[in-house]
Amino acid sequence: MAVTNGEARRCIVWFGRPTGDEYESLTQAGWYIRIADANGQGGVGTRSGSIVVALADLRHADVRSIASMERMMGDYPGLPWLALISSDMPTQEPLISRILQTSQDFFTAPVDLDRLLETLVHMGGDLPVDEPNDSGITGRSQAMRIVMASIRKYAPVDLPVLITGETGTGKEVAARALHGMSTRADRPFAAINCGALPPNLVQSELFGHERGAFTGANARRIGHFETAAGGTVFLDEVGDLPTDAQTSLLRFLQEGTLERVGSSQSIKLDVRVLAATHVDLEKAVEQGRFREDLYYRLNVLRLRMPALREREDDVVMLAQTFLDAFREQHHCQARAFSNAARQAMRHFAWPGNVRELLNRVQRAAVVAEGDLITAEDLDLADIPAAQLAHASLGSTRVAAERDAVINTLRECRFNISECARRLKVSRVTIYRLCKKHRLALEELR
Ligand SMILES: Nc1ncnc2c1ncn2[C@@H]1O[C@H](COP(=O)(O)OP(=O)(O)OP(=O)(O)O)[C@@H](O)[C@H]1O
Repeated sequence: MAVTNGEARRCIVWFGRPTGDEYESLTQAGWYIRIADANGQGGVGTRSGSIVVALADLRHADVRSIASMERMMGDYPGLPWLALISSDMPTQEPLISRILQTSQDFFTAPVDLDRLLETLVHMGGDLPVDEPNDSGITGRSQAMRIVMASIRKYAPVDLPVLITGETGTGKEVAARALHGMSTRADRPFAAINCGALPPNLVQSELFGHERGAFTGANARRIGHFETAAGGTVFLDEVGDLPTDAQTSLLRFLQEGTLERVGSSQSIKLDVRVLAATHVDLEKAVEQGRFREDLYYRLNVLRLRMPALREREDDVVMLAQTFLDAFREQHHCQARAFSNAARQAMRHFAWPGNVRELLNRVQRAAVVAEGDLITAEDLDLADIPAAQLAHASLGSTRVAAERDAVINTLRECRFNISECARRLKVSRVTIYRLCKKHRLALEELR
């Protein structure tokens, strides 16, 4: 894709020509319109970091330029496309029908400008663009913007972060981003799944052992903490740590020292600890399975990874990212997703979250026979009602608002005035939001 400098960041690349009304409404709403010629040499040509929507305006186009637009859609499968047609166009005609199928939506002249603006907003264009995202985290939904804002704040601080969220939501991805955006980025990152370690070996795996410490310990072994010296240790499923390892971890967090199994010598170490759980750690504390003092040490900063059904706006972008990555490694005809596939992905509840999406896309890429992956290829053609995500845009906004209040309250240690200042609302609004979302301050602490 050609990259040019100096353009606005929300851009419609218009293959054709907008009417005066269309041009005025869209530019007033903050869109930069770049008129493009489907038969020209320029390609799509956008500034990197822009939000770009391509618009195939078929109203006055001849067959040659419609065919060029179709080719362009194939060349830029990751780009969201809209189509404009006139009311007398033969939409069953194969060329036009293919364009409509590949487009996320289409409009018949005279264009309903409110609906067009709303559609553009839904495609991600209403939101300000952040600085380029090199965190490895794909997503620009409101829910993920909140996550990214927290990651940017937490990364440079050397405190533990407790990352919560359902399975497959990207907790490890977030931990890697925290490490990658910290001053420790060029030091090691060690990810350990505490649930996968045999209980009798956890201490030795994490903190190492001396020769002869136990039967079979034939040589000294350095544990994950020491291997990650100067860097970050990510303890996934931290709730599965046996009691003795919990005690050693607490000591490390309090004193910055550890002892290898079979040694009484304290080793001082600089390692940042990130931890994740998909179970309710508070409940584990209540039930006496997890040390309360350790819970408070780990839970200094908290990051909640939203379920994929709460970030409906990210699903198609993630799917395209996974498909592009798959295409780099394997021969695969499919370049993008049919309209029905996009709809099905947006409406599915994704119980396995991003991991399930990744698996379905890879499988679909293997079985798909055409240029476009269909809902059938994704095995999402007939989704039972029970597996549909009920999160409408409205409920997603409500969830994002709730998250913003909870996170900010925690960040400013439940100081209502500070929270109000950071969210740029009054104190009364914070109390009203707590009431609206049934947030009992006492329980959040
Ligand atoms: N926002 C994202 N952008 C790109 N890839 C993602 C994103 N979130 C998750 N993934 C991918 O989804 C898969 C699952 O992510 P990850 O392992 O981080 O989830 P998790 O929450 O730690 O899962 P578990 O609870 O099972 O440990 C990985 O392949 C990861 O690369």
